[in-house]
Amino acid sequence: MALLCEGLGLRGETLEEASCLEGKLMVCHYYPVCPEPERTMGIVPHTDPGVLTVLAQDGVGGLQVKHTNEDGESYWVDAKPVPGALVINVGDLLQIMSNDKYKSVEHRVVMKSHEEARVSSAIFYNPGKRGDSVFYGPLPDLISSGNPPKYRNFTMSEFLGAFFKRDLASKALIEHFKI
Ligand SMILES: O=C(O)CCC(=O)C(=O)O
Ligand SMILES: [Fe+2]
Repeated sequence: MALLCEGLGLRGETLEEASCLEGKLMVCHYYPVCPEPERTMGIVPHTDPGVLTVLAQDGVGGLQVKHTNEDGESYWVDAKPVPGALVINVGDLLQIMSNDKYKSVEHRVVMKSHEEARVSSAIFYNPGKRGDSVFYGPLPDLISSGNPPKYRNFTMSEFLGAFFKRDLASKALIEHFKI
């Protein structure tokens, strides 16, 4: 988190002070063996809604990240399992708070094996302060006349309400708060 703040030119504590390490949610996924893996999808393309995701995957593989090159062409890249390594995903909230300096990463899970089930576990980091008077949006220290806010401010209950209403596969969540 401190490195991410420094990358924005901010004090290392900024995201922690915004309670971004306080709202943790752990989710475990089990992808059963599939006789025809090429005909199905483990998880459809999506971006994670929160600030940051820390993901541990087993050795089966299947996680893919969308990469867009300089010509605007997009393709899926395997996030190959590396023993002992964790995958860190930037989520929609961090994209909003960084005013688009960091981009939430689109990813999906395809089925790679018809012999082995796959297991992964993710910890989603979200702001812990959820009161109706606590607003989130682009971090004020980043905003200037040369870098106006690209998103409006919102409470976490508004953000989570929008998340649970939308289709997982779309980028509609971030668009919903765009100015
Ligand atoms: O199982 C995985 O590797 C990815 C899971 C995922 O994208 C998620 O939980 O949001
Ligand atoms: Fe995800």
